[in-house]
Amino acid sequence: MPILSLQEVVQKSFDYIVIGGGTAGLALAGRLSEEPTVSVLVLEAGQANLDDPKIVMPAQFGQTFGNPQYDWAFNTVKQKHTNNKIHLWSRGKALGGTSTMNFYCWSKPTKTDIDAIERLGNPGWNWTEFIKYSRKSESFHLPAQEQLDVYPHTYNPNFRGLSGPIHTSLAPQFHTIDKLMQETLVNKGIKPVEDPYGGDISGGWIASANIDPKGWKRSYSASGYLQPNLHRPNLNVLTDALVARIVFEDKLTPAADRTASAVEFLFGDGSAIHTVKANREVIVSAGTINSPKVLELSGIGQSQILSSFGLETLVDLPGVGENVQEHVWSPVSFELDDTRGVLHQTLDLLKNPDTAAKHLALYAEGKGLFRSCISSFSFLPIQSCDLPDTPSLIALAEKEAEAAKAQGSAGMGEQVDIWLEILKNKKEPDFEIVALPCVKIALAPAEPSKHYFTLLALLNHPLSRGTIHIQSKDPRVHPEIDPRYFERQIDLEIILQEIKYIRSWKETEPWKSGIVREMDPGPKYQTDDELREYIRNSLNTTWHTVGSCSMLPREKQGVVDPQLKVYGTSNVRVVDISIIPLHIAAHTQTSAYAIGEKAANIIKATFSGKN
Ligand SMILES: Cc1cc2nc3c(=O)[nH]c(=O)nc-3n(C[C@H](O)[C@H](O)[C@H](O)COP(=O)(O)OP(=O)(O)OC[C@H]3O[C@@H](n4cnc5c(N)ncnc54)[C@H](O)[C@@H]3O)c2cc1C
Repeated sequence: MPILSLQEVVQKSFDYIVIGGGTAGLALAGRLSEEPTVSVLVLEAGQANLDDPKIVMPAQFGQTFGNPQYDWAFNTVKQKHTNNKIHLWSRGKALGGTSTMNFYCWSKPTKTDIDAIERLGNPGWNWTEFIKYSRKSESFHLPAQEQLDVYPHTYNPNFRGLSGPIHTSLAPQFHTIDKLMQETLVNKGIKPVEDPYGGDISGGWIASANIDPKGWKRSYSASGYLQPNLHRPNLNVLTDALVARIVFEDKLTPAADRTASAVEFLFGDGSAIHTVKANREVIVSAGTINSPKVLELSGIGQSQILSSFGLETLVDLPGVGENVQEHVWSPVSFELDDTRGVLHQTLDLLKNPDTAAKHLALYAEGKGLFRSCISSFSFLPIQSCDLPDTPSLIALAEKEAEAAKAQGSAGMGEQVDIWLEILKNKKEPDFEIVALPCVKIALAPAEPSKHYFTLLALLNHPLSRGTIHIQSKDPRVHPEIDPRYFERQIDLEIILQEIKYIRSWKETEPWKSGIVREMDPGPKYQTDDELREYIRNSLNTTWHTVGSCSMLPREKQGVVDPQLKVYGTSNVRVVDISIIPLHIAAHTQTSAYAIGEKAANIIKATFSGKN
């Protein structure tokens, strides 16, 4: 069935109600509805926005930020360690969720990071399983000869999915800056990775993008899992439906668990509460920020927090909204030398309206800058970078690990042990360098005729832990987000070393002759203390937040078990990246798809024979 009206949903019943038609939610709904005898309803707070050029046309990074038609536009509370800055946390509000606005980077975690999830007490959540489901979500398209002529892209078809709903390809533009960065890395002794989708990502590599080369459009959860399946009579979607809470039966199960019977939601701008009934399960896929909010408004969470808003605690689950972890980065930007015969085609060119119009026309012919993406990456173990400060950094890490264990929750000890193990390991990445093909985010002013690019100095495994909790009973009010950036100094120190490492490239070719000047941090920032201040002032979110509904044993502050079932309930699961208990060295969309795919199999297996 296509997208439904309110009347077709209210007081009706569906076997599965999925709260949130986002990245993982639509992957799950698409797979569950493969079984024709079950009915699936997706309740999505945003609009459909299907085929909207702002969403599907690449190279428009950040175009939908702050626009309520597309973006939740959350704000953090003031961050003490970033000079009291409030950080905007954009998240997609539409069918497709955050896959409507992400930056197309197709990146998979390390085997070690995924196996760590199993080590934390989650049998079946390991690399073998991850890669099985991740490949199921992906259709990789081989690069064209014209692309291979510019850059020798290598790949291993064994690591790629070839028939899944999400199309991935190699973006055709920007190979000049990719080449500059990757060749410099090789000359610095960093190994090129043949294909970064097999669990070993340490080194330099060119990423694929979730762009369908047929039409050069965004491939995302709505285009992959929903639109091709809208003919199914059992796949139902209601947009503009903001879920307020899950309703539970009064009677407990013999195991003393709560059973969800319905979901309450608001529709459009209205304030009336509507109800839809669940026959089998309610699945919360509202993303890392809103999934804990939905649970808390439903009476599941820390009883102290719930009672402070007059909410009855149905399941006392202290882990809800805790263990929040986020990747962060600081920009290091450069002016490129255009005088040596290399014509750099960066996104700065699109600031000129005439050039933008020309490239828009080219896009219609399948050419030009609007097929561009972010392609050049390096994930590096800090110990592989020959930095003189590494021994003192490890000493600080050991000290901070002890403090984090002492002050953290019951489950923090094991997380910290794995974190320290990875930091000390000479092969596992601790930080990431991403080449952004423009100067958009840098602080220094850009000149119109020049070409720039920015390296993001990004932290992969933060030690700081934040929180996300309701701040009102009203479902329309955003939760309070406190990532507690740099509460652990080691997080800032790792970024500091990363910036110093990038600066060390200046005597290495082709960097040496390809760069005119460093714009940010720039010559003003030289000493470690000056650079620390620069990092505090320039810090950005990577929008990869995880952990707010961590999959961990209940006594370790877990929210869901390895079947993704919320503790203390018989039929509520969480299926999105909020379940990741320890952050991974990867951008998070591939994990959201893999979680949605695996959850579908778990749920299908639970009910097999009962359809
Ligand atoms: C700007 C940006 C750039 C990014 N770039 C990349 C990238 O290049 N590569 C990469 O791998 N990752 C990237 N990410 C991260 C990645 O896209 C996300 O981690 C992933 O899409 C999250 O998937 P999810 O299913 O957990 O949540 P979402 O996709 O956010 O899904 C949650 C859904 O629930 C809906 N919802 C929320 N609350 C309610 C409610 N109460 N009632 C009904 N519906 C509700 C939301 O509207 C949304 O549709 C980026 C993220 C952002 C924000």
